[in-house]
Amino acid sequence: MNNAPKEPVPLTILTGFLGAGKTTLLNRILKGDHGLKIGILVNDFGSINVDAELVVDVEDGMISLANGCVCCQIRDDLVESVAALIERDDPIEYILLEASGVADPASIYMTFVDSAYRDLIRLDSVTCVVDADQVFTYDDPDLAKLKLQQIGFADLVILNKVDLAGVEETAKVKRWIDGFFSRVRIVPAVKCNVPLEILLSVGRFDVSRAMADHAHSHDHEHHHMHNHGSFFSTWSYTRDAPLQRKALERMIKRELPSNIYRCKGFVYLDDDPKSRYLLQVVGRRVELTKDRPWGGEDPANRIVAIAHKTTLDSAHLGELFDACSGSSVGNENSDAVTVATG
Ligand SMILES: Nc1nc2c(ncn2[C@@H]2O[C@H](COP(=O)(O)OP(=O)(O)OP(=O)(O)O)[C@@H](O)[C@H]2O)c(=O)[nH]1
Repeated sequence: MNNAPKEPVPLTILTGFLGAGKTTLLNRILKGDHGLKIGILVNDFGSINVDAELVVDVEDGMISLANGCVCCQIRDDLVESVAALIERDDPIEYILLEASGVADPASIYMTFVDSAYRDLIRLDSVTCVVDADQVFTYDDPDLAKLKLQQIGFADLVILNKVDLAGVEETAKVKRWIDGFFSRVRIVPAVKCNVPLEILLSVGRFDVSRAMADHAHSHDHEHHHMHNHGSFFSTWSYTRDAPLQRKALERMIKRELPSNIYRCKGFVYLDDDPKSRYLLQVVGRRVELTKDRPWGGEDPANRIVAIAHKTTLDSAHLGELFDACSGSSVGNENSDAVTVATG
């Protein structure tokens, strides 16, 4: 800790359920006119860190944490990564942490309180992105509880995707949040388009309020997800045979199991082999968009999916994607990981 700065480095945690728009928000902040040297930590629950590759214009100062959640499974990695950022020769002035979509921000906060770095980091704010379109898609009390924990610990809620949700659904989600946490500020948005001034260096985080509201989210739900790491499973697929666009689109629309909370990754399509495509599935919404040329990278499909551990059928998922390549090869390149912690 030789070069530790005297003043604690402010940290903003971006939280919110899978696919809510955290990477979208992170990119918006990074593109903004903040004038700060920002260090970035990006955490993907799956084994392929898709988000890290989607973060814009970062030459250095970004650390990618994949294959586990920073709030529980890879807490030590989180502490080491923060240490690496604040001990750089060219110290950063601000840290943005994009937590995984299954993270409980209270546990992230506790990691810093417990660690040797608690005097070197100042939690500036916790911003929670809520998907106004999909918050009620899964009628599962455990998921509702996790979403409430994320919202309850936040000091700002971005009620995102109001373009998809529409006025009535957005109002319904707002009433739902208000019903639990009347003090949290809620800002409706499309693509997380909110003023930068309410996001960085706001000094809004109030630990006693956050802890009280976080505890309140426990009071209102009877089902408790004591350990979310044993609740979710991830599946990953890496394959260098191109997929047929039409077959992929049809499969995603009609056959991808509806219990997949999130599926995303890079796709290699037969009809445009020079371009990398980005697949984004959030609940029932699907996007397949041209990302960029493969350039020097070897074209390949790299896809992850997250579902409840009891419903994720890895063999079936492998078969579904393999079938889109027009070959009947098995799924030896796909694997499922059920993450169980402590
Ligand atoms: N229509 C619409 N799409 C949005 C909006 N915000 C984000 N998206 C899309 O939603 C998908 C998920 O957005 P991300 O920013 O990757 O979400 P995330 O929270 O980082 O996802 P995970 O890290 O996997 O939990 C992407 O396809 C985005 O383009 C919005 O306001 N409106």
